[in-house]
Amino acid sequence: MSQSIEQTTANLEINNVQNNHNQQNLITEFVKNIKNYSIVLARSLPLLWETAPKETSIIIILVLLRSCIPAISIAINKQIVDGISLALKSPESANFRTIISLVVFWVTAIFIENISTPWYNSAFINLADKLTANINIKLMEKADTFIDITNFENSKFYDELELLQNRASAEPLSLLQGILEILAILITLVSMLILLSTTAWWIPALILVACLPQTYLSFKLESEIWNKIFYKSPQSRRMRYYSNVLLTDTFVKEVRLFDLSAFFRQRYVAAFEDKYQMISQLRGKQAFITTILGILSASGNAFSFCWVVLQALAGKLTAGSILLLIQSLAYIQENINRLLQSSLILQRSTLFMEMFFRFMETQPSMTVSLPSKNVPKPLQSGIVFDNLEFAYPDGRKALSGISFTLHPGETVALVGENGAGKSTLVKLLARFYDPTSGNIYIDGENLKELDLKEWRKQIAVVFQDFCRYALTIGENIALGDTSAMDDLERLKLASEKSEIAYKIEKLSQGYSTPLGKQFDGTELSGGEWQKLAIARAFIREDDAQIMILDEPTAALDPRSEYEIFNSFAQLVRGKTAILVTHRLASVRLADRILVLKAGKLVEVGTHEELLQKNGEYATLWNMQAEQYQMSY
Ligand SMILES: Nc1ncnc2c1ncn2[C@@H]1O[C@H](COP(=O)(O)OP(=O)(O)OP(=O)(O)O)[C@@H](O)[C@H]1O
Repeated sequence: MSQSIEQTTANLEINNVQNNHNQQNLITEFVKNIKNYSIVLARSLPLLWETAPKETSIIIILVLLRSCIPAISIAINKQIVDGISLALKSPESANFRTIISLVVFWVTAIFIENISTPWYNSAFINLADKLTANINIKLMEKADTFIDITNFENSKFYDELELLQNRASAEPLSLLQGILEILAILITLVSMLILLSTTAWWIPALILVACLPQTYLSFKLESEIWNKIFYKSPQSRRMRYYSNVLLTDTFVKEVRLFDLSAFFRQRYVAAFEDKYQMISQLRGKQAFITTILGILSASGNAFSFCWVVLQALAGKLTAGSILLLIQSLAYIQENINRLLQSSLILQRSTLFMEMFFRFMETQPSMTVSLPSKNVPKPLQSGIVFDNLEFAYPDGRKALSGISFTLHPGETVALVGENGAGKSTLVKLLARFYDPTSGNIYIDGENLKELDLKEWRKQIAVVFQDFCRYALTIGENIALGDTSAMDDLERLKLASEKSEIAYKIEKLSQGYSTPLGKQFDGTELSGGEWQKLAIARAFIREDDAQIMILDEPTAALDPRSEYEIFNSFAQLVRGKTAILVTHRLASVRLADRILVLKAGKLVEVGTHEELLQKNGEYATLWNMQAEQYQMSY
């Protein structure tokens, strides 16, 4: 028995320690959260100022002015009512001049409030629009500092970026709304406090303190809902993906052909239901806690109201003071409710801004060693791939033990089966990634130490997954070298080399023809788009020392392919070139052929040498020869 008492005492002590610990945790968390939000807000305000100083000044002045109006008009009301009471009791001692001046003041206050409203709204909307644009510009500028593409392949990073971009038009507006509302409410509450300081200063203080737990806990729960469920849950990401499949043109053909709409809608609904279950639990918890704490907050108000009535019954208050107290109580209660609403709005947008500032501080995974070295031009000894190993950020190994030298002026063809690592090698040469081990040397200089922007100017690449810009034909070509944007001669030359000039000349708007469905432009065939992408690479031939075509002819007909390769052969004369292709008939124009297999370099030689060797290349060649009944 004594043992169980000891045990109970010990348990009680443990419980006490735990309770103290929990309370400490709650307080630490509260302080931490408040600190966090204050930091985010302190960083957001200069952003407003930087975005639009004129609108910000107008808004701040008007908020300050308008928020004092309730307290001023209540004070005037009190004076008017007391003045009128006195005039009714003893007309001889009435001061009608003061009453008239007060009425004029009151009317002026109402006029100020009404006249300022349209100006306030217009400044608010202008500021919100400018803020949205500024945040988007900052996101684009920041994204440009990620010189590699690793971050864009990291789902967490990409997801946050997408969310920032999607919410950039809504959240800054809420941030502004939240900040201004809370500023206005606090000014109103403080002015009420000042107003009541002679009669009952403790009323606003009591009501404010009574509502703080409710505000804080709603705030905290909303943060949980927002953070865990709206933004970051896998269900939300899946929902976005499923709706994208059905609502964007990327998937439109297969969705119709395979009748996939119901399938993706079901997936969407399942993800939503999963998410909704979690949200409704949290919302229920939020409603319960808010109700309990709402009772506390309302009790503060009820107590104050009873006090006013008792004081009035005891004859301790003038008619004006009763009016002042009752009006103040109504205002305070209304503002406290608004405070709760606004703090929720502000809390969401603060989380958005927190995410935005975190994104702005993200360090690129690849850096350029400074001071960077000049890119050797023209190439003397060539490009050395020294024992390259590469695994993608997800751990998938794509290349191993790759060593070879690309001599200046040499054209090499990279061949190999799907997934052999050909495009990966091109990506490493463009320094979209750094090798996991091993190095690439350009005339003896490590690629990592070269000026990366300059290096990329030296390379003209047509990627397998080239881009189709919703711009004009001329702009689509000139993106390869923006200095050629208005140079029709250069545009024509590049399009002749890529076998697209004949098509452009047939169009009534020629090089000014807008392309792409987004802005009602003309649509081209897959092969024509590909030729434009090739023209884009060809237009930078004057500057680029290295030409790379990564599977450039997949969508081309045999005649175009033959002509483009002829053009390529002429174009790359004297330049260093890499040609990645599955069409082995084309690789014969290369000086050397490199055969990749499962990430390894398995054969190197000329077409004839490799056929004689009768290895991997010969197998691939014979398979294609059989298929196309080629004779050689
Ligand atoms: N972004 C990526 N993240 C992870 N793995 C990747 C990525 N890109 C390619 N891989 C993997 O790396 C390997 C090599 O791919 P790569 O695109 O270099 O092959 P390839 O020889 O160009 O193929 P293809 O002839 O089909 O274009 C493949 O196994 C592929 O799955």
